[in-house]
Amino acid sequence: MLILASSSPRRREILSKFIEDFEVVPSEAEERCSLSDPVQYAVELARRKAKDAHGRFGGTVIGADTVVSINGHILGKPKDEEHAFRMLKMLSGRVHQVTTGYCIIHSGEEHCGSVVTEVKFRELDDGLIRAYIRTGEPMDKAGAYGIQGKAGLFVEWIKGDYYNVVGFPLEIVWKLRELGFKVI
Ligand SMILES: Cc1cn([C@H]2C[C@H](O)[C@@H](COP(=O)(O)OP(=O)(O)OP(=O)(O)O)O2)c(=O)[nH]c1=O
Repeated sequence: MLILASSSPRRREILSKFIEDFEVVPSEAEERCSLSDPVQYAVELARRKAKDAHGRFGGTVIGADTVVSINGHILGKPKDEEHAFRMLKMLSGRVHQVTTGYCIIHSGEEHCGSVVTEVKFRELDDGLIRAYIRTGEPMDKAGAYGIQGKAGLFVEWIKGDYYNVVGFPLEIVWKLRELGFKVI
């Protein structure tokens, strides 16, 4: 049995485009981590999520974690609206990285990796940032935005896998295929 260890509806939706049969379980792993490198941080959290679910249910388990970073500085999920405002101000007019770490535990082995997508935001004025925050969209998302929603408007360009920004790089699907799962 294939298990997605995630409470993110976006991850479930992306995986379901490619794989028919899987279960979803919310991960109970600790989400705080002292690593400061975005790749190491995202992979470590993905590994914890996968291990936690694997310990409880067995099977083949996928864990993933997405972080937004700018100049090597990690922006997690906003704690409140002011925090979201500061993050979006920081991203305005600049290029940032979205990194998703993933870990697949299969037949007792860990297959971990990470994917980075670069995103350039247009200049955002304070009124637009405030209006966006009022939609509630930023609050459960790394970097305080969702590219799949209204923040799609903020993007000048993107380099790399779009699905990675939403939280589920398609490299995971290719890895699953290598491990023998039927995709498409
Ligand atoms: C940048 C960005 C992030 N996100 C989301 C993806 C992730 O769900 C979230 C980052 O938080 P994560 O901790 O990676 O994931 P999660 O807590 O939502 O789910 P779980 O740990 O149970 O798997 O931000 C978007 O949906 N769109 C975006 O454009």
